[in-house]
Amino acid sequence: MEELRQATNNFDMDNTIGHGSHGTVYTGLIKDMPVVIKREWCSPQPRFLDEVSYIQHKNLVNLLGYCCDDENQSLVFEYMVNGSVRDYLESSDLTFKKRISIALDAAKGLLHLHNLDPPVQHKRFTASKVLLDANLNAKVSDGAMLGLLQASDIHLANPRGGSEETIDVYSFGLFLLELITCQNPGLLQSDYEVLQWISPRLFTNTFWDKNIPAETFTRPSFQAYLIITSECLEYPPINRPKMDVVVTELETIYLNVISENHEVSLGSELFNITIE
Ligand SMILES: Nc1ncnc2c1ncn2[C@@H]1O[C@H](COP(=O)(O)OP(=O)(O)OP(=O)(O)O)[C@@H](O)[C@H]1O
Repeated sequence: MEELRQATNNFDMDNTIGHGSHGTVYTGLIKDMPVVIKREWCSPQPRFLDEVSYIQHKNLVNLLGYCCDDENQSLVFEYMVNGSVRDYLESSDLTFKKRISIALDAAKGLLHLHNLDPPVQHKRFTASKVLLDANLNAKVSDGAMLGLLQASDIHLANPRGGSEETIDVYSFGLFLLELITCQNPGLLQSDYEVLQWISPRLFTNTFWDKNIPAETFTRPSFQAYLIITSECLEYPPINRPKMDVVVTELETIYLNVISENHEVSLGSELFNITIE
């Protein structure tokens, strides 16, 4: 704990980079390495590290250490210098290709969690849980953490398969929407509101983020992107694809975007997609 106090100048407000519902997020240097320290006000879970330290993947934000005192537990993560996709989208003109690459990275991170034995569901996947490194590679944060911090049993927190997996896929569909609209559909209260939000935009010029350079779009790729998005948002949930299918689809779209080099005029086509 002393090392963390030194790294954050005794958890000084100047070292704060964010606030989540579970606590405050600080930056600091440990042995000259920039790190992020999440100080959470939950009951300490001594076996926490044992359970999550084995979850490592290049598309998950790595947990580097853990420490708990009487009131707080501090989680040390690698520092993702470009912050969350939600914040980054506000101030960027990312190409369509780059947005797909970010989606693909995030999908691979979620797929890794779902493929664990027993499977782990993220449960609170949003654009603020996808973080970007210096090269805009994306990693999913809080992979297995939230369930473990909230529940006392990993197996109860993360049951095999079942509906929770489809909730992650639904959340991923909302994330895909946010990536190309720069708007946060997660703020909408119900699935009905999400549908009401999407439908008129799909058939007008107001759907996509105007910061996406137009020449980076091609109609087939954009249409394929909307199709996989709509599949993730399907009802009933059983109809939603598994994350391995989502990864495969996004890989195909990504390769097609690389190979297509003709321009399309945005807004000149109506996309025949229905989301039910
Ligand atoms: N490893 C990290 N590297 C860089 N920035 C980070 C890192 N982890 C978190 N952040 C920043 O801190 C903010 C808060 O993160 P946190 O995960 O605590 O909350 P949240 O996802 O915004 O909300 P909540 O957890 O309540 O749903 C993030 O939006 C991000 O900007």
